[in-house]
Amino acid sequence: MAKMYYEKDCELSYLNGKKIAIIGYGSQGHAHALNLKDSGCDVCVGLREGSKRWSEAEKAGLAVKTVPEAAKWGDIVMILINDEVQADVYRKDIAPYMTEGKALAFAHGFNIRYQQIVPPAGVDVFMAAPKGPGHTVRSQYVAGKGVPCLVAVEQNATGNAYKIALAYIAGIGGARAGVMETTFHDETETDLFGEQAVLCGGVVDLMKCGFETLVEAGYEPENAYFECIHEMKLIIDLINKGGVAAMNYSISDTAEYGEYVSGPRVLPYEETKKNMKAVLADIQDGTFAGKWIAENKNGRTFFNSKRANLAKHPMEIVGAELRKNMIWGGDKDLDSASN
Ligand SMILES: NC(=O)C1=CN([C@@H]2O[C@H](COP(=O)(O)OP(=O)(O)OC[C@H]3O[C@@H](n4cnc5c(N)ncnc54)[C@H](OP(=O)(O)O)[C@@H]3O)[C@@H](O)[C@H]2O)C=CC1
Ligand SMILES: CC(=O)[C@](C)(O)C(=O)O
Ligand SMILES: [Mg+2]
Ligand SMILES: [Mg+2]
Repeated sequence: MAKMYYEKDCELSYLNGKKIAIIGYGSQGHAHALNLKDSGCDVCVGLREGSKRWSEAEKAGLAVKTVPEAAKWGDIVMILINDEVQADVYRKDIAPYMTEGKALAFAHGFNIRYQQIVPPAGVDVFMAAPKGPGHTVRSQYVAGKGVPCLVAVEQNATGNAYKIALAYIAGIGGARAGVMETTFHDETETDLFGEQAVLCGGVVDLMKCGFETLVEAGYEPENAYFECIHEMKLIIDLINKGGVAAMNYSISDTAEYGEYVSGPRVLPYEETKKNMKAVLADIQDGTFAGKWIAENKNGRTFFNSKRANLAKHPMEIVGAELRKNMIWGGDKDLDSASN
């Protein structure tokens, strides 16, 4: 069984007197910075000069510095910028300030696991990895809940790295939901696998395929959107609350029967598992990481063309239109730091 921690196992006091620099103010950055501030911690945000998020962070009541200033100021330096730029920014703007006794922190292990960043021996290196999107890390915290987190320590130079990491996770609300102890190695591989095979890659292709099947058969795109995309979250919320049993309790027996007879038809189990194992193997042997690093060196042509094509897909266009008219305003509050 994995070792789990909850609020009672975390002592927020390990952050007393510690200055926490949050580098980046995107999905995770805004959530960590605001949650820690609301938990009473001494926080500042590090951004590049000219960043459009500078005034947004200040408006939310946070002190903002340039990345090197923040790295110099912080006792704990949490890197929440894109994985693919972390190594360059670290070398130039952060490494010079990682003096003995400080802590370097991550929300995902990519750069440590694939040796893009090699921290000096005298610093603690820990991970506080929420198992959920940053905007949800913030909204759950505000609602008095939290997103489960993984904790890992790569270097325990001070001897207190676990205590500090657990305090940090309590500060962002993760210990309200549960913290699982792991390693940078395992977090990186499971996180990449989950997002590629199931959460993002798998789910988006499943919804897109369902949407296209209905539209190609002549049904209205609005109907296909409600059925295959909007309702996905409503169904998943039930599983999130009470497992598949809660979903099956709430759906009709007709739906449950369909689940058993048609699920295996659309997702041929053994073949899909074989494909998933191949995806996992590419993550484990560094093939995926190498491709992603190369894609960034080569101007992201594949990535950008995929993103542009998706934006033109009818499921995105009809969805945006429908969400606009939903009474809670659909997309408009997604990027607000007050989420
Ligand atoms: N997205 C998520 O929910 C999750 C992410 N993670 C991990 O968290 C980390 C952050 O990801 P995420 O929150 O998605 O990132 P985002 O893309 O949402 O935010 C990136 C931030 O980094 C800044 N940034 C980008 N490039 C530079 C640069 N060259 N110099 C300085 N600042 C830069 C951006 O600044 P600017 O505002 O100037 O553009 C922005 O504030 C990653 O390690 C990711 O794997 C882990 C769990 C979930
Ligand atoms: C939101 C999250 O957990 C992901 C999918 O792993 C990520 O954004 O990298
Ligand atoms: Mg993840
Ligand atoms: Mg991830």
